Amino acid sequence: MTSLVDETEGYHVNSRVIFYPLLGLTTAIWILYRWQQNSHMHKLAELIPGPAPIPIFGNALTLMRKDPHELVNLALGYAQTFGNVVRVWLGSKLIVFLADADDIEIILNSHVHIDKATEYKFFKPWLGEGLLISSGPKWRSHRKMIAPTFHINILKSFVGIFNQNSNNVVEKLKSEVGKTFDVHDYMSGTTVDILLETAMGISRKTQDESGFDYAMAVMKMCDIIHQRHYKFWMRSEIVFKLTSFFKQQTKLLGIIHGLTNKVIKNKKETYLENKAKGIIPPTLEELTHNSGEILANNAKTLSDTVFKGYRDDLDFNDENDVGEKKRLAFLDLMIESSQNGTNKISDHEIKEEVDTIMFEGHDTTAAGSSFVLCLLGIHQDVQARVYDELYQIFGDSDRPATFADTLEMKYLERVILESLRLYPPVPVIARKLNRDVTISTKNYVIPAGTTVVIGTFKLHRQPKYYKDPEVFNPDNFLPENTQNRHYYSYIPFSAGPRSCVGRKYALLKLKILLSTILRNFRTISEIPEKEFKLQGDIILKRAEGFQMKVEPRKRVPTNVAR
Ligand code: HEM
Repeated sequence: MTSLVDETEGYHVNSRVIFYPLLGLTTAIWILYRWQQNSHMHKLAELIPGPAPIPIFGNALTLMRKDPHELVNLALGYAQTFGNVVRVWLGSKLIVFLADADDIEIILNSHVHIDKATEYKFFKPWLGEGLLISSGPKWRSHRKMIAPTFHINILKSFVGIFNQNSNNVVEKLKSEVGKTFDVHDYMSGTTVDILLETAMGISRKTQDESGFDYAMAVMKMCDIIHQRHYKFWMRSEIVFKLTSFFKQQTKLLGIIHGLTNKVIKNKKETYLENKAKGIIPPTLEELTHNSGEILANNAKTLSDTVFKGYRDDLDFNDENDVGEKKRLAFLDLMIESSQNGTNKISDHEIKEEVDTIMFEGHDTTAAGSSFVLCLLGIHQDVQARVYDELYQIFGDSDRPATFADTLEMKYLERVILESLRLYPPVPVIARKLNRDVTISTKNYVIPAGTTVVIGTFKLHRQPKYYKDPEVFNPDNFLPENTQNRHYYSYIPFSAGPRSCVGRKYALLKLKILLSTILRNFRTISEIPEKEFKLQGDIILKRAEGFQMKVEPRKRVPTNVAR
């Protein structure tokens, strides 16, 4: 009997130990939930359509279980069900997806909503406060300084580098003839080589092992950051630091920053030595503002017209073209302008900007060029037209492309623009709102504190803007088809004040790289577009890799060859 009473008392004590903390926790969760429900953000968010959230977690549990490919399908499914404005809760974090050009214009065209979303913080250990993630006065002053380094005159001086590296990749591709291979590996490698040379002035001839290690480290760092975006548990700094990825990241950043610091130090020393000898390189001003032969109006490219609607700071003074001048890498230009007092920028900040250009210029163009080559491998009729245009320009010669040639590659340009429409390398752009914003769709008010995600991929496939939007059709970019289209319905390079500073660089490089490959090979792709497994990363890729084949091209027009 006694033992029975004792046991019951023990039971009561135990249940109290569990009951009260549980009651406390439940009450705290309930209060938090009620507080959330009554908050300004919640009240406004409730008016926006989206999947039903569950208390505390919101929709996080649904998203957590998805791999990058499933995330693409989930996001597209939400758009199908809820429309062009979709609200999702990740715990207490509100995310609003936009896919209508009028709404997107309100965000991107603004000089107020320019702050990047917190998701960009994973780049911080690598890129610091570089252009991609900085905000406020720092971003403004650096943007003002860096945009002119992408002036058309500077880009023209890179044509030789683009040609040389394109020929290198053609040589390498010869070993793949007849095999199925992932072309992205090649596009990635050549893109890093080109960037090393144009951003830092390190050529294959001058680069030692450190150049190769750097290239590998850049590629691996991109991979780690991608993983942190879709593996939710790796988003927490504490958890991330416990993983082997963190150790790997520390090592990779040692390599990347080690090289950037070394190059900046050497370049600065050389600059000062030369200055002491009276050798002063041309200033950015001289390179970009001397008037000489005027670039004729008909020498404007198609993309100059396509992107004119959201005029940014990349369109200045292109008429004052002085032809190919002494070549200076972006880094030289930054050192020069910091030393001659034109711009106040420290060595550390220069390093951040060079690292940023290396990152932004790498995966985007590698993915973009890989999509073009695969699409042409599927659409042989389009590839034949591209080749015939190239044959008209080059005949059967092996000569390198000039800047003037690139202006003649009008059909290739349409193909590139169309590929970027269907498969935009940056499939989403995210901003953090610092104040409430009323958008055009149903006058919804998106509350301050929301992360706005602009779905470029979805926007580019809206029947409202494109006839047969899912069909690959370069004629979507014929002048008569672009002139009445909403400017913000095509934003592969984003738009407005925070648009891609490397847009002209990317298009020029893509034209030279792709034309060189296509003059030498016919690409063949056996996987149709509807079987592409798209991967929802920061950069859009194919989960199965960019599988294709190449065969040597007969240097005759295709209408003769067939
Ligand atoms: C096909 C190639 C490219 C595409 C599709 C692309 C796309 C974009 C997009 C969408 C943004 C805005 C990102 C955001 O707001 O989150 C951006 C920003 C940027 N891009 Fe690109 N990019 C490409 C190539 C390049 C290249 C080659 C460079 C440099 C060599 C570059 C440098 C930058 C920089 C520095 C920014 C940040 C600009 C700022 O915030 O002021 N990009 N790019």
